[in-house]
Amino acid sequence: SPTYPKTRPHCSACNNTNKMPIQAKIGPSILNADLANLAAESQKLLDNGADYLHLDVMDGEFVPNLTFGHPMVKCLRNHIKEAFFETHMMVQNPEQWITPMADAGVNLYTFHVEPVKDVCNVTRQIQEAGMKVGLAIKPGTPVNVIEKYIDVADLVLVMTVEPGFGGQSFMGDMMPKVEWLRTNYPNLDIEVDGGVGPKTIDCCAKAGANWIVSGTAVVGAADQREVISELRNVVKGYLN
Ligand SMILES: O=C(CO)[C@H](O)[C@H](O)COP(=O)(O)O
Ligand SMILES: [Fe+2]
Repeated sequence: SPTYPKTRPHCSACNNTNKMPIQAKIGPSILNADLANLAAESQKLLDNGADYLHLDVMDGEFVPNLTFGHPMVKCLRNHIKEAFFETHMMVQNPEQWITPMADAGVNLYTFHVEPVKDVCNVTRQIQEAGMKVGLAIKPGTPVNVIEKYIDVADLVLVMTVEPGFGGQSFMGDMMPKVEWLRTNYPNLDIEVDGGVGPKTIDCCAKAGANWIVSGTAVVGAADQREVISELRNVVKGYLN
């Protein structure tokens, strides 16, 4: 298996050479959970070992589905004070929701670059609002589209299904994108999302993904703790 450097390279922005090594993080997607019972479902996932919550925001325009927006995220934050919240912004105009999502207590704002004209302008606004930046690409988007922005990103999300719906089949042919990113950016946080679970985790981890979104496979599991722990252990196995 490939070995990855344990420390991040010299960071010119903060002059800090002692950054944390990359870690395995498991973030359940609550898309297919009981959304009418979101706080309890989320708390259960956290109690079962989730490292963060992956909140799928859809606007019915960028994707043919609707979920929820910042009012819901803000209510969830009132119930869950400590957890790390990522919003996966499947929206046509990600710039529009930066301030309300920051106000709702979001930690990581991951947006799709496909509809955005000035990606750097959006990343700058996210950082100024106090959130970390995630850059997401759909299955049809080549990885080189985001290459020039990686230095300003905290994480890159490689979609392994067509965004819009939970419960779809994992697209293994996205793994070359993950491998390319890991080879060229040994310390980058690389996230995969869509159809990831115990059956597909090895492929993702081997390619170099270290942030793992898993919806159906975790939420629907008889033993959530066991599945989360299994996913994390597989990723850890490739990091060490
Ligand atoms: O962004 C998404 C869909 O657009 C979801 O995060 C993703 O589909 C997770 O659900 P599952 O693990 O069931 O595929
Ligand atoms: Fe997602």
